[in-house]
Amino acid sequence: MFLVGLTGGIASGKSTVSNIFAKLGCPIVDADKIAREVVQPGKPAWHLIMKHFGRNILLSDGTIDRPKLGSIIFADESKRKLLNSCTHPYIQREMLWQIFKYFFQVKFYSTKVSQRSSFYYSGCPSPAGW
Ligand SMILES: CC(C)(COP(=O)(O)OP(=O)(O)OC[C@H]1O[C@@H](n2cnc3c(N)ncnc32)[C@H](O)[C@@H]1O)[C@@H](O)C(=O)NCCC(=O)NCCS
Ligand SMILES: Nc1ncnc2c1ncn2[C@@H]1O[C@H](COP(=O)(O)OP(=O)(O)OP(=O)(O)O)[C@@H](O)[C@H]1O
Repeated sequence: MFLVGLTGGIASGKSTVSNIFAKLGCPIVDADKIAREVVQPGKPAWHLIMKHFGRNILLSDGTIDRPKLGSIIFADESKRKLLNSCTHPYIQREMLWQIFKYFFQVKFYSTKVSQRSSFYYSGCPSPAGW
């Protein structure tokens, strides 16, 4: 199994390339998608962001005002690093978990395929009917 990292600046084509991989049947671990999930109201990263950036970056429903937070962190490297320290441990944990799950799914599938081949070449019928 290959693990391919896809990184790049804003609007560099990450989504375009990952859509091509997805169409080829590759599982995608999407850090931007996970980053949206870990900052939902009440989650640990949301509390940390509140602590460091204050409630004025919240919308009335408690979700993060993304354009507002983006205007703060993309204009100030130290603020971007501060936001990273709030979110990245949770993003990395979820990414590792998804990679782990895909790794075992692929391993399981490969094992089934090789069992089928060996049954075929030895002329034995497969007990599972593959
Ligand atoms: C700052 C936030 C609120 C801006 O949200 P918004 O919806 O306006 O933009 P979006 O998430 O689509 O990001 C726009 C582009 O900036 C990149 N980007 C986002 N955060 C960061 C960051 N901390 N450092 C470098 N690039 C970033 C994204 O990969 C994307 O290419 C949001 O990006 C965020 O919560 N960022 C922190 C989490 C993070 O680091 N995400 C990057 C993937 S791990
Ligand atoms: N090779 C390319 N040549 C020309 N345009 C491209 C190319 N790849 C992507 N684009 C276009 O550039 C724009 C940004 O691409 P895309 O959304 O894939 O970038 P991204 O890195 O995922 O963006 P974001 O930083 O917003 O997450 C899109 O309009 C896309 O169609």
